Amino acid sequence: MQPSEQTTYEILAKIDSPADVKKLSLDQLKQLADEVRRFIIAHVVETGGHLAPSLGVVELTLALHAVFDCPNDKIVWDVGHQTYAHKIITGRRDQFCTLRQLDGLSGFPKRRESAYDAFDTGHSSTSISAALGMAVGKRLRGASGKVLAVIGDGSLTGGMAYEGLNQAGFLNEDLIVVLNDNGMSIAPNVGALSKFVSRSLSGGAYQRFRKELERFLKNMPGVGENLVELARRAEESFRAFFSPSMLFEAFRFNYVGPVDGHDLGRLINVFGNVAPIKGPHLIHVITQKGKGYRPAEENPAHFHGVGKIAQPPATADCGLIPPPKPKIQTYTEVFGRTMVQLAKERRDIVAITAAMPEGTGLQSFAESYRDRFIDVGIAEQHAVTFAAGLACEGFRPVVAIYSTFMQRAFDQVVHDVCLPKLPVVLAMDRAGVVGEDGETHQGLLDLSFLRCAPNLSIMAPADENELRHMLFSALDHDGPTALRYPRGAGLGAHTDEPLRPLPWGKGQLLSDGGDVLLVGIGVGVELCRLAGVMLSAEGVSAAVVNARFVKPLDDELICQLAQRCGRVVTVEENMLAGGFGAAVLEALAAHGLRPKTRLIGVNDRYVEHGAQGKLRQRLGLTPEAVAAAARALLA
Ligand SMILES: Cc1ncc(C[n+]2csc(CCOP(=O)(O)OP(=O)(O)O)c2C)c(N)n1
Ligand SMILES: CC(=O)[C@@H](O)[C@H](O)COP(=O)(O)O
Ligand SMILES: [Mg+2]
Repeated sequence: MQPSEQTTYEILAKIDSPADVKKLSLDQLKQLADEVRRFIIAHVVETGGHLAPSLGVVELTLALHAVFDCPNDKIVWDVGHQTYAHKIITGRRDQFCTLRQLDGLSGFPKRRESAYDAFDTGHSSTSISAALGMAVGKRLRGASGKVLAVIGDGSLTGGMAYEGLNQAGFLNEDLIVVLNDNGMSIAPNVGALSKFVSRSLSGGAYQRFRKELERFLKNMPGVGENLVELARRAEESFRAFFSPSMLFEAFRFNYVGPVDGHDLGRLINVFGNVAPIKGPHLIHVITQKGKGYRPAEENPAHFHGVGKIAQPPATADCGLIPPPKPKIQTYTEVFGRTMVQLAKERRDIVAITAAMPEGTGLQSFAESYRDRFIDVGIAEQHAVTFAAGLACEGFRPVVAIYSTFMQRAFDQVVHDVCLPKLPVVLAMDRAGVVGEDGETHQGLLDLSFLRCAPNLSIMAPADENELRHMLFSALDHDGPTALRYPRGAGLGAHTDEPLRPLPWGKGQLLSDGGDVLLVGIGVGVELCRLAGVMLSAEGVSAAVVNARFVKPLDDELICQLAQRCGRVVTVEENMLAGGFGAAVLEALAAHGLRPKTRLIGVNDRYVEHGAQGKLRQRLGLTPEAVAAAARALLA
C-alpha cells in the first residue's frame, strides 16, 4: 500500500491476515468496514468487477473472520463473486489492483491463490455440498475446525443447494450455513421459496395492526396488561410458525435469525454463540446489496457486475457518468432485439432465463411480453425441462442460458429435449472466450458436450446479423437447436431485412481458392477471412468457408474444397476435443480424404481470467495464427 494511502486506510493498512482482524475492538472493526468499503469502490471503478455483491457483505466478512479461525476453519463462498473483502483482509490487499486482470488476482476464490480460499467457486449453489464434504472429511479424519457455507438468496434458488441441505440435515453434520439474504439475485430474486424465506413480519401493515391491537387491549379495564402479555405470546408463536425457520428446520437445521447483516456487534455475537454448538445451523443474515455506495444501493442489478467505470466518482455519493456505449451492437443486444421482433409475429414464442434477464438481453422482451417471459431463478436444469414441457404444448421456447451455465443442464438437454426431438431453441450467449470471469465462466465446452447429442442441430453466427437469421431459422426448424454466440460487440455488420431461413446444414463459401481451405465457425470465420487476405498478399490462394453449422455439418462443401486444396485449417473458440475441428476431421475421414490439417482452438486446458483480446492472443485465436498455420501446411 502506498504511503499516501496509509492515512486514508489507517486500520486496513495494518491488516495482513485475519489474525490482525481478531485483535480489533468493535469500534475499530466498524472503521475497518468503512475503509474496506472505500477501498473496494476505489479499485473496482478502475478494474471492473462484482461491486454490489461485495459491498453487501463487508460486515459479514469481517465478523466471520473475527470469530472463526481460518484457514483451519473453512469458509466456502457460494458463487464467490462477493469475496473482495475476504481477499483484501486475507493478505491480498496490495494485489487487489490487479483484480480480474491477466495473471492478476481472480475475481473468485481460488485455492491456488490463498489457503483462505477453501473452495473454487463461480457457478452457483455448490457451496453447501462442498462445505458438507469438508465437514464429513474433517469428521472422518478426526480433524478440528468448523466449516461454513455462505450462500446468497439467489443461489438458494439452485436445486443443488437443497441436495446439500438435505444430506447435511440427515447426517446431522457439524455445518454452518450463512444465508446472505439481500432480496436480489442479479435481478430481483424470484421463486416461492425466496418469497417465503425473505418475507418478514415487520411489514408496515402488520406493525400498524400490532400497535392498534396493543392500544385496544391496554385500554381494557382490569385485564388489559394480561391480555397484552397473552397477545405477545401469541405473536411469538405466530412468528415462529410463519418465520423462514420452519423451512430450514424441516431440513433439521437449527435456524437462527434473521440477523442484521450490517450490525457487526450482533453478527459477532451470533457467530460466537453458534460456533461451539454441534450439528447443522442456518444463520439467516439480512444485507443490502451495494451497501455504502448510493448508485449501487439504488440499482443493485446494474452494479451486480460492472466494467471499468469511465468517470470514477470523487465520492461514493455522486452519480455515475456511464461509460460511452459501444457504437457496435453486442450479440446480446441483437439477440434481445430479434426476440422482440419475432415475438410480435409469433405468439408461440416463449423466452426463458435462469436469473439473468439483463445478461441475456431479454429485458425488453420481458417488458413487452410479460406473459411469455419466464425467469426460473438460478435453475438451469429446470429451465431446460420446463421448456420441453412448453414445447409439448405447441410453444416454441427459447432458453437463454450462458454457454458455461448450460453445462449444468446437459442431461436435461439430452434426455428431455433431444431424445424426444422437441423444438426447443437453446440460445447460448457468452460462448467462447468470455474474459475476466476466468476458468469457471469461459464458454469453451458447449460444442463438445452438445455435438454428441443425436437430433440436436448446432449453429454459430459469423456476425451479429447472421445471428438474427439463425434465430429465425431455428424457430422454424422441426427439432431442437443450439445457437451459440460470443460475449461482446459484433463486427458492425449491416442488419438486413427481412429475416430469412438459412439453408439448413449448409455452409457459405466466402472466397474461393485452391491452395488451402480455411474453415471457421462463429468468431473463427472472421479470423479465417482476415488470414485469407494476408495469405493472398503472399500469393497464396485460400478458400474461406463460414461453416455456419457444426451439426449437421456441410460435408459436401468442406470435403469438395478439402479434396481440391489438400490442406485444411479449422478455427473455433471451443475446446478442440470433440469440437468443430473434430467434426471436420470425422467428415473428411468418412469421405476417405486425408488432407494435411491444422486445428485451431483451445487445446485441453482451462482458460484463466483476463481481457478477452489478451486471452485470444495467448490462445492463438488470431488471424496471424491462422495464416501461420496455413503457411506451415504449405511448407
Ligand atoms: C449456475 C449459475 N447460474 C448463473 C450464475 C450467474 N450468477 C452469478 S451471481 C448470480 C446471482 C446470485 O445471487 P445471490 O446468490 O443472491 O448473491 P448476491 O449477488 O445477491 O450476493 C447469478 C445468477 C452462476 N454464477 N451460476
Ligand atoms: C458471477 C456471475 O456468474 C455473473 O455475474 C457473471 O459474471 C455475469 O457475466 P456477464 O458479466 O458476462 O453477464
Ligand atoms: Mg442475493
